[in-house]
Amino acid sequence: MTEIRLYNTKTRQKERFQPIDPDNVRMYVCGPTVYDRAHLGNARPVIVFDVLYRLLRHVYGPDHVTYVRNFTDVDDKINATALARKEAGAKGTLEELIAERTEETIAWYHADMCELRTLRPDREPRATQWIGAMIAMIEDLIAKGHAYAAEGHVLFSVDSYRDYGKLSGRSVDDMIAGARVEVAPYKRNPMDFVLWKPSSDDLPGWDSPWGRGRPGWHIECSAMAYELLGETFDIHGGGIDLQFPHHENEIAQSCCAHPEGGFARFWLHNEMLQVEGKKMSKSLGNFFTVRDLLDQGVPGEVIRFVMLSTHYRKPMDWTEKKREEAERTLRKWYAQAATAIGNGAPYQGVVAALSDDLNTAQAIAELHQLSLADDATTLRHSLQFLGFMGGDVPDWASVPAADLAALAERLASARADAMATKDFGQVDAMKSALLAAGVEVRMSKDGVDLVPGPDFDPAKLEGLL
Ligand SMILES: Nc1ncnc2c1ncn2[C@@H]1O[C@H](COP(=O)(O)OP(=O)(O)OP(=O)(O)O)[C@@H](O)[C@H]1O
Ligand SMILES: [Zn+2]
Repeated sequence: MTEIRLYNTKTRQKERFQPIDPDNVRMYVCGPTVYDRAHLGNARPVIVFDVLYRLLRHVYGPDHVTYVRNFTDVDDKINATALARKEAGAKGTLEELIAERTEETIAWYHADMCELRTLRPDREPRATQWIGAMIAMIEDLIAKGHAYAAEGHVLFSVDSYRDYGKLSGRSVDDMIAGARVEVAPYKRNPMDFVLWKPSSDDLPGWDSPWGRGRPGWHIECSAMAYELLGETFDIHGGGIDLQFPHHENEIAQSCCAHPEGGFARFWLHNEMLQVEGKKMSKSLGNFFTVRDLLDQGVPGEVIRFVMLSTHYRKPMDWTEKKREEAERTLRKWYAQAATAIGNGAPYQGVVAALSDDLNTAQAIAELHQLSLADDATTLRHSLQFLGFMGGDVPDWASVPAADLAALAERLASARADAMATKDFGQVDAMKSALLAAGVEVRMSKDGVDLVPGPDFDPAKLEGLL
């Protein structure tokens, strides 16, 4: 069996991955807060963990992996967006407007992520559907002395958990010094964080032992991961921006509620997609959405390819140059892979590259080698393994067959003329232009055949048409 090695943020080293139960490998990834279109940065973890999901399915079997990614649909940002709509005159109660907003955003999210050729996780729990589980977990934490109720709030007591800060390698004192913690009179320690907070009448709320209120963000993931994956599971993922405080808090809650479990064994974090050295983020306003790019005509597969060309633990930028390069490479590979015949398997070198802490850049280097070796069948299966080229060659990358046929006819007639005039200048010029575009020219008595080769670049044909 393929040995997978993954960098575990918890131990700060690459470790051999051995699932708790190879019949059910379990992974949880923090999903989006659904109040707006996903920006390109949000797409990075989706693509990264999609590659890991595909690798796990390849190694352990598609029916032996459970991938859970949540939707955070309880959040003050969602409430604020709905409130703004209401103030702008939208019809309906605030609750209806909130539901409308989240439904719409989830549908956009699915459509956009599908364009990036990412698989839907096995379960996509919505926080609003698991409130009961969150309340039960909070009650349990209070009973075990890890949380306390105060003024309608419930807070997690960080002093009650010795390992608090271990994931991010910080002490509680460092955190207080470095973080913008919300100081509140009812907190025993300024780092104590909210498990439950009261809701005013105009905000969404649920009845609880502490009055009408709503859960804090961190408890959502702990409760849903427990309900769907159990007290211990294999992998927990998300962006590195979530390592502290979100993941630190998830660990504290889950390990205190279920000390025998130990929560996630491997913690994987993707680095940030940046814009001029800064994290792409909604709050900084330096973002563009996946949909913006798709609307500009950038194929989802090209976005996927650009993302995979940088290792997930390195920061990266989106550039026009990377887009062009990705598009050119994929066109070439698709033309080549389209000629594949029969069944095959992904190239072992590609599987090995991914098994080495998802070395997608190396996997792409391996694909270049397959392309050079003109191994169309292995190239096709390796591309599919990486999530490219689901079925036929997509329109944007397909060879314009009609164009090639027209060129073949023109070349044939130019050749007929040249036979009479003995001036082969135009024929030679056309042939060299075709060769430069990566098209193989086969001339015989019966006619002219133009065959796109591995370096075929349709853009270079434009001058000829
Ligand atoms: N620039 C980025 N690069 C890579 N991953 C990111 C980036 N920004 C957010 N993420 C990841 O996207 C996922 C969804 O996060 P979430 O919906 O909370 O984003 P957000 O907080 O609304 O975005 P923002 O940080 O722009 O406000 C998380 O796993 C998060 O780590
Ligand atoms: Zn989470």
